[in-house]
Amino acid sequence: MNIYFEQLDLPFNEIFGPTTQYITHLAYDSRLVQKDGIFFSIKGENHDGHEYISDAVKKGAVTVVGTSSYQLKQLSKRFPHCTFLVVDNVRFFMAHFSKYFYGNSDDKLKTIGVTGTNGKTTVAAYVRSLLTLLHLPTGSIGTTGIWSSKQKLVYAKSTPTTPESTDLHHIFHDLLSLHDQAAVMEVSSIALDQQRVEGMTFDVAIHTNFSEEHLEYHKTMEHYKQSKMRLFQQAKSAVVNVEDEGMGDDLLQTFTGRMVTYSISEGVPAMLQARYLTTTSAGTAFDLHFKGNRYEVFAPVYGDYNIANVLSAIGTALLLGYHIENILDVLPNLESPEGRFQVIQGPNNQRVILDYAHTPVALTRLLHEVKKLPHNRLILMIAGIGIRDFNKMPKMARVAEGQADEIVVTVDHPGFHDPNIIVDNVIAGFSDPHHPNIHRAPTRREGVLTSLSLGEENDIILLTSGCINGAQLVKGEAIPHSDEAIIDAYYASVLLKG
Ligand SMILES: CC(=O)N[C@H]1[C@@H](OP(=O)(O)OP(=O)(O)OC[C@H]2O[C@@H](n3ccc(=O)[nH]c3=O)[C@H](O)[C@@H]2O)O[C@H](CO)[C@@H](O)[C@@H]1O[C@H](C)C(=O)N[C@@H](C)C(=O)N[C@H](CCC(=O)O)C(=O)O
Ligand SMILES: Nc1ncnc2c1ncn2[C@@H]1O[C@H](COP(=O)(O)OP(=O)(O)OP(=O)(O)O)[C@@H](O)[C@H]1O
Repeated sequence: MNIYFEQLDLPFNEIFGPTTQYITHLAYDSRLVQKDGIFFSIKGENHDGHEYISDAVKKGAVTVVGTSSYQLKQLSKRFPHCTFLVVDNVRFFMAHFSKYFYGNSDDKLKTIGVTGTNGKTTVAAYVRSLLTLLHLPTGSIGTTGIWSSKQKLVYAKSTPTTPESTDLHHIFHDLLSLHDQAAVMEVSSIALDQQRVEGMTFDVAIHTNFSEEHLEYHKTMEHYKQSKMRLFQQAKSAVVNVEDEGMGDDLLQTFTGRMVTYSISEGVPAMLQARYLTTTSAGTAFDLHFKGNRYEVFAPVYGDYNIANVLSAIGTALLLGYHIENILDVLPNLESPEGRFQVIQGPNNQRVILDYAHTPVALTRLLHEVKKLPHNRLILMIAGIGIRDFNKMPKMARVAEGQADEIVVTVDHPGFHDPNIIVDNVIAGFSDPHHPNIHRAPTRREGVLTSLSLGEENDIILLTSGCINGAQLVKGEAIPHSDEAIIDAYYASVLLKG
């Protein structure tokens, strides 16, 4: 694409070298630059991208964006074929340039941003599913990857959750080419702080909740909160959880656009209010109060917090102009994200539940919800995650103790650690580590198989912790792993024998 820098509607302070360039791709990492690229030199935690400008140009960058006037001027003498742009803020410029380069694709889609400490992945999946069911094909972007309305797409991941702006606008462009009409994305506080979504205007911004997290990055809760609040300064309308003490009030007081509020507690009035939540073996039934009417609703999801997540998806559809009756008609077909209270039906009325819960708090909440489901015995698998905090391991056992009929202790992502030491660390948290109902499994594969083999008629087998991204990290290598594939193969062999 030919770029005429002086005609760009984007502010820069100085330009050295040619004022026109033919640019084929965007990069913020010199190692990923190819012929005819533009390189954005960002100052990071460990490096300053300015150090890599020469590398980037040698690899084919024809335009470089940076902040150091002196350095860029000197480099322009060395590389006269290359354009050097001096700007105040590279990330800001990068986001706006990416949007322009990919034809402002985000403006041609309905865009929905989800922020909150918990529930972003789940809400994004519900919104994608609900809007697609309402005939608005919707893609999604977040921790579980990039999805069009039809399938998972393959991209090299630049970040765990919210992609860098160069990648983000590329994805929007691809979603449009695939005929999607909307995109829902998880917007992390870090992404907001790093201006990855700068320049976007979201049709709807969703808030789930706000509690302590990511202090290693934000340092203070106030900085964390203010980062999240930025999403709403870039949104036309908002869906707000009024039950959330962390940030609900701040939004009610400051947001001036159209707003839908939601709550699942009787004492907290909201525009969308769920009452009398009842867990059944197929999902959750509840009464929905909206605009003075009461609707009897069923959603194929489990856990009270997931009904709050469903309400936020309903609120989004309402703000996009859909009628409540049409929304509720399709709700029984709502799809859940992989690995978040994902239920797999086995033979003999056994059910396997996969859930990402990997903190003591999440495990406690999950056990509380799972136990509401009708079942005979509960078989629980917990894991120590080798690449995370070792202090958390015994705490998982403390939370699990006495909560299940059988407990299998296994390992997720051992990294460079001995898996047996990880298992020992978890088991140390039990007051009775030698209890006959505690089983050891030094790999996640063995953990899943042991748990399945303990299952009998009407049992629930709850497999927790996160084997995310389809792999186990072992000694620096990503070894492919899929709980679902192991479960499918196991039950297939059981059926064959039976
Ligand atoms: C902690 C953090 O904010 N990291 C981000 C940061 O990296 P950094 O500060 O370490 O970068 P750096 O190594 O100092 O390098 C500075 C610049 O020089 C470049 N460089 C570096 C070396 C080289 O040879 N050539 C080169 O060009 C780097 O690409 C970078 O642009 O800048 C990079 C891009 O410039 C980001 O991709 C990177 O995100 C990493 C991948 C990351 O893991 N971020 C996490 C913390 C994150 O964003 N998480 C959130 C929330 C997750 C959740 O849901 O909980 C997310 O949205 O994913
Ligand atoms: N609305 C909610 N309120 C409180 N907890 C929730 C809510 N939704 C989900 N959770 C809990 O948080 C866990 C993670 O959910 P989810 O992956 O959707 O959140 P997330 O914000 O995307 O987190 P991550 O970025 O770590 O994936 C779930 O397993 C569940 O235990």
